[in-house]
Amino acid sequence: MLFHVTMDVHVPHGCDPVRFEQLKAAEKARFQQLQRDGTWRHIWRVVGRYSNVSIFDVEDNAQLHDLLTSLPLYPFMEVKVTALCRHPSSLHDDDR
Ligand SMILES: O=C(O)CC1=CCC(=O)O1
Repeated sequence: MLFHVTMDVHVPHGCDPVRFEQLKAAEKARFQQLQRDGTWRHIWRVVGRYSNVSIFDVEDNAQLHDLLTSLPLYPFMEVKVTALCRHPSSLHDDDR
């Protein structure tokens, strides 16, 4: 199942910058592992914002929920999820 996910990252005032850099490094490592697995299919930066738009390919809603809530930066994220299905006119056979 494919999902479009928007993640807006909100860094709280007074957050320890060293701790936050550690969380960012942990987030990057987790992201790159999920990208290698094919679970986190795509990511784009939203221009001008500390925000990304991503496409996830997971078994079900519960897997996406567990994945998102286990991300190191999750406590600082506002997450919006949109379920996707294949468009009947699509020429691509990997968009399901
Ligand atoms: O930088 C972000 O938008 C948050 C994030 C998601 C994956 C990653 O490496 O950083």
